[in-house]
Amino acid sequence: MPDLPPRSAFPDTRAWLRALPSLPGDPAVDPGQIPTQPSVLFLRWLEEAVAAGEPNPQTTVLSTATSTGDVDARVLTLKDVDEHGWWFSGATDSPKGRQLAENPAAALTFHWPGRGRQVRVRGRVEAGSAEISARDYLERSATARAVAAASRQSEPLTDEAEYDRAVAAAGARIEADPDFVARGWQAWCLVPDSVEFWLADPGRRHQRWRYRRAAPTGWSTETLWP
Ligand SMILES: Cc1cc2nc3c(=O)[nH]c(=O)nc-3n(C[C@H](O)[C@H](O)[C@H](O)COP(=O)(O)O)c2cc1C
Repeated sequence: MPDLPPRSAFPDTRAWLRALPSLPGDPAVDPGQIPTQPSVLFLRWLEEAVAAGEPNPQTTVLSTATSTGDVDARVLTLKDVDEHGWWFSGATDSPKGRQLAENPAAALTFHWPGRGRQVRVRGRVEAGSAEISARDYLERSATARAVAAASRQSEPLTDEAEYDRAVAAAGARIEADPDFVARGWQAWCLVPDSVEFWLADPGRRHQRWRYRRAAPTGWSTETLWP
């Protein structure tokens, strides 16, 4: 945004935020032409986001909740999309891992701002097999594997040197045994019961469609008020 004056040129943060450009848009889409499977449209939009040069188009926000309804959300990396659903991974003993264990209801939110597009995937999360989780872990870089093996993720870090020692020890272990898989590394699959696509219109006549699971293998679609 090279032409926008700095925040200090505005009377307050509210005025600056309102001045920021928002919502580019794509040509309208004929809802009659959308694919019958939401994963097909999702992958098409993801490919278009990649082609448009969106930064980190494979990142998403995972929203979770505890069994008592306290909500949480964080950015994650999408690992796969297949006939089961949308895959991501992390540590079972992290807050997200504990929340998913006690309440598998979750949502993924993708935002590709350059195209003015959002996708919301809602459903229940299932833990992937040990084989799938190991494959996911082993596909990570050696450094990422060492950090994942050493980390007590989201616990307070009181001693930076302890972190460095733990990562170094995990790195040495991985070097000695390249097939080592960290205990507690988990691939999860969000099995959707609804997938919503949102497309910006500069004139604010945004388009929204929601797929809802209609039968074990089928989907119904509906247009939503923007
Ligand atoms: C771009 C980006 C990608 C990330 N990818 C992952 C990921 O794939 N898995 C993961 O566990 N954390 C990932 N993180 C870190 C999470 O946002 C979060 O800090 C961490 O998982 C701890 O979350 P929790 O305390 O809710 O469990 C990513 C963060 C960013 C900004």
